Amino acid sequence: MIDINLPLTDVHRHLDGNIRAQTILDLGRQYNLALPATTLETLLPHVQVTSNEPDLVSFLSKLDWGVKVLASLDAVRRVAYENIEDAARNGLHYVELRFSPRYMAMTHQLPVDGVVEAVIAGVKEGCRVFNVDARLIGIMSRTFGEAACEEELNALLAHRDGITALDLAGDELGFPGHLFLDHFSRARDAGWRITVHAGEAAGPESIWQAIRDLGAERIGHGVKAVQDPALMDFLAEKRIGIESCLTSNIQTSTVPSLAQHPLKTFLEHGVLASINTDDPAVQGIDIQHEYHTAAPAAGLSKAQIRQAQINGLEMAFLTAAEKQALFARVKQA
Ligand SMILES: O=c1[nH]cnc2c1ncn2[C@@H]1O[C@H](CO)[C@@H](O)[C@H]1O
Ligand SMILES: [Zn+2]
Repeated sequence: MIDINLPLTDVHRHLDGNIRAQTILDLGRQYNLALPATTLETLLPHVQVTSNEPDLVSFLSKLDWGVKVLASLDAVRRVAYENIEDAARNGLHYVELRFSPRYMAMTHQLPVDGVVEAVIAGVKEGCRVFNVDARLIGIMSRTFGEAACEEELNALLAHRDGITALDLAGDELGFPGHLFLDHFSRARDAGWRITVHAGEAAGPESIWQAIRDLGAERIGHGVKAVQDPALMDFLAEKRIGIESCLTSNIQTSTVPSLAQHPLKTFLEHGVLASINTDDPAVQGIDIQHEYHTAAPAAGLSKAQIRQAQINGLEMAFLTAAEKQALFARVKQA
């Protein structure tokens, strides 16, 4: 189902939602931290979704153990490096990894800008060793409010050249996009690209808001767009990228079943939608599963799956020349 002559991308993947369970155990031992279990088997239910969660916020609590073991900047660098190793193992040629530095820094009061620096260093080293192309997207975790997001943004801006884009993630219903106008204005001034989690927990108005007021060129999830025909037309016409994450949307109870997932409708409507993972370690899946199992279960034809793969490259936050180079590298291999 994956076209091996085309680059395989994942443009919606949380680095801090993709910390290996084994690494959580290792770091827990290394730093003498109390974990809820001492073996991989017994730890898994605490750090991985085992059955669908009732809503987004319950799902998000599953990410907490991953960041609670980040007791040093070395630990941060390790999980960043392992993210690239995992991307390579999963056959990805290009990944956009997003992370919330304040969320990662929180438990052990690490310096937030130090976390940004450590993530950049770990990813850079991983890319060199594993021959993967990556870009980093800074996340503001909206769940902690506007002031916390400002602190997070400042830390990201301190390393602006190592960051490609800004995102807003977390509790969409509790912290709507209009609270973050100033934050995104500063991000656009810094020359960053913009993507926003919208239309996942909230409705289509949240997607309109992200595009019109925050400057989003891409939308994370955007599942609720199907409720608004004018928005569907607008997305298709303006080539706004929709970063679909099939299994994630089931596990957060955003969509009741894969058969009812709107990705197929997006593609039929000419919307620039792609297949991505979200939080692979927490979800217990990876990109191969999303292409080979989830996408067919969502009713996508082979041609639609191939289109989604092409769309992933088109919506990537790369220049036209960088996309060409990626394409050429895969063709030669
Ligand atoms: O599916 C999702 N929807 C919204 N926010 C998410 C999702 N997955 C992770 N995060 C949020 O992203 C930050 C860590 O990168 C955290 O704020 C986490 O809650
Ligand atoms: Zn996400």
